[in-house]
Amino acid sequence: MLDFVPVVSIRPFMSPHEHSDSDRAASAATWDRAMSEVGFAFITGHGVEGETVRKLRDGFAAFFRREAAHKESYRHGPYGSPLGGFEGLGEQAVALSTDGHGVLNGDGVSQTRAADPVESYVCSRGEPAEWGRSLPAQPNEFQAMAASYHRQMRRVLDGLNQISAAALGLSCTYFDPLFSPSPTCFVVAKHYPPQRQPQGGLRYGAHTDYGGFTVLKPDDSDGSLPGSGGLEVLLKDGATWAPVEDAFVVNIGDLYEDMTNGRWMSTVHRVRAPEPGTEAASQGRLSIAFFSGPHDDAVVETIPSCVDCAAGGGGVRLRQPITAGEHLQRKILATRVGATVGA
Ligand SMILES: O=C(O)CCC(=O)C(=O)O
Ligand SMILES: [Fe+2]
Repeated sequence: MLDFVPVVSIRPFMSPHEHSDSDRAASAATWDRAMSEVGFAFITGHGVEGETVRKLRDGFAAFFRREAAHKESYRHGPYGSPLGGFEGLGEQAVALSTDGHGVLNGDGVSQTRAADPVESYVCSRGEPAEWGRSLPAQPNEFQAMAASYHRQMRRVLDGLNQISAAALGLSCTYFDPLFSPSPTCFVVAKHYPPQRQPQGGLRYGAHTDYGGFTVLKPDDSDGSLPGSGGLEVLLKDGATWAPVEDAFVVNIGDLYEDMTNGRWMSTVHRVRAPEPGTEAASQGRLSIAFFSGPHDDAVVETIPSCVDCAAGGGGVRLRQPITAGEHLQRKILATRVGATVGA
């Protein structure tokens, strides 16, 4: 069993003309192992411009520094609505979304299910070209950069679907119908304010992601200072939490675990809070996630060749077919603080 988050180059799929079939086979084999044994990987060769990431981060940081009234003016309705928008502190408890995906053992189960100390901004779903028309515009602080970032992430998503198809022995267009006419994709920034009170514990509860691939840019400070906390991944032994440092990190969500009948893992992860009194505790933390998944009406069902795989359900289909939109709404609703869970 791998006991760390592996690094995979997706370059042979992003720049196919510069690479041979054997380069692609080697990358796909590493990807298969990463997704089967950890459910997380660092990716290189993704082609995303460092400058875009830096400017987007600065823009989101500026937005979260603004006064409450400015942030509130970008609240566009309930969390999870296609319009996206701002969500304030104390409104979600992500650990409430756990539903049998991933494994939760050890200290994972003893976590409180209290609200996470996080505020967030969800960029509107849909193509950036629509953001200013049918959907409310994003705040000026990051509007242009978010659109550019979204377009670059869409390319990365194509590369991830291709490496995945190769890893599973499927045709390179296998996933296309699920993502056509357009995938469900959105950029989300999460801001964890400085911890003024001695607090410790978690900044974001243990959970699995809901849909397809998440491409995450954690905070630069994750794991860099003693006691600084940050993103942690629960390994297959169900007891060890491996830290994830600054990089693009990709993980699969529940729908890919279901499609592969458990061959690939939708892995439990959380954000550990810094140790009380440390320098890290006096600083905020900002992460940027690109969540992707099949379009809302796509029916997600087990890939036929995965039904019999020994690493998964071993001949039994573990999940019933479900539309991607219904699954996503069910998970999002479960996280609402004060809402009736399972209603
Ligand atoms: O803030 C982070 O680094 C991770 C957040 C996360 O896991 C999520 O948004 O699903
Ligand atoms: Fe997550």
